[in-house]
Amino acid sequence: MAIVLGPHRYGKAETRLVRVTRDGETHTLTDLNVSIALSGDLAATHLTGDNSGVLPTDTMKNTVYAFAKKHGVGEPEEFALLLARHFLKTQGQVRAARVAIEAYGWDRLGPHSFRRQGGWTRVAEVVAMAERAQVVSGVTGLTLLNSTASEFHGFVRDRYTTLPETTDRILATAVDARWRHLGTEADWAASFDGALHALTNAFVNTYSLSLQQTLFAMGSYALHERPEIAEIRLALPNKHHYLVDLSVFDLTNDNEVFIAGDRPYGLIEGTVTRDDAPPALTEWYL
Ligand SMILES: O=c1[nH]c(=O)c2[nH]c(=O)[nH]c2[nH]1
Repeated sequence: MAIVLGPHRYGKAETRLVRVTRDGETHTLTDLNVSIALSGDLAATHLTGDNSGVLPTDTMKNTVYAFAKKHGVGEPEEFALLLARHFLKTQGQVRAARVAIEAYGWDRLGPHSFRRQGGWTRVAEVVAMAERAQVVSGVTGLTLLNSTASEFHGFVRDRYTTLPETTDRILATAVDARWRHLGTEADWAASFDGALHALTNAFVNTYSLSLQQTLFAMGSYALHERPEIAEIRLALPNKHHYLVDLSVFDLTNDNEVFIAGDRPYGLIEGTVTRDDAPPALTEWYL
């Protein structure tokens, strides 16, 4: 029996970068959280402490800030591609460079004043390898609610089932989605906006018999609307809303007063793919 080192990677996680672009009096703001992970011929440092192939994670952080100054940031997918390709090209021992970015939105209040957007966060993840790169975009924390047009019935019942069937309920979720692009060239801003609108519109316009059905409708519509996307993964927590029993107060409750449940919650997860989509370059995760 031998004990061996399994898969490993390393890098600087969560480098927080705020880039102000000063276009005269009017400024623009980009607010990112950048995580870098390199893998390749890096076993020696684990096995013997030989650091000759180890680019310090501190250098990775510095590169993020230097590149933000030198090249600007642009769209998160662009910046992730720039960084990932840089580490791949300049570090011979690196075979895959992964750069994941969370982008926080700010609304303009004036030429140099902004208000942080409360809701969702845009995400981008690039893996660059010798032959090609893979771009995944996504959104997390996009909270949506339909106050009707949702039913749930016809499900399995066993001796522990107490859930009543319903033909009118609140359907709410906080969308966590990632989608894999077919290529590495796109109008990233338009692509993201289009995908976000498709997901949102599908949620709004689907008369839902289950959150599972809504998930497939959202994924399908995003693929239908965005030909540049190969595959989309969705994780949809079912943010349950429980009808309050007001009969003890001699009051009716015709789907008007709810307890917003916190936990536990149902979690519906699924992938929607084009059947002719080329395989992923490397595994990617929601
Ligand atoms: O849309 C739903 N899907 C389920 O699988 C489920 N399970 C449950 O208790 N409520 C719901 N709602």
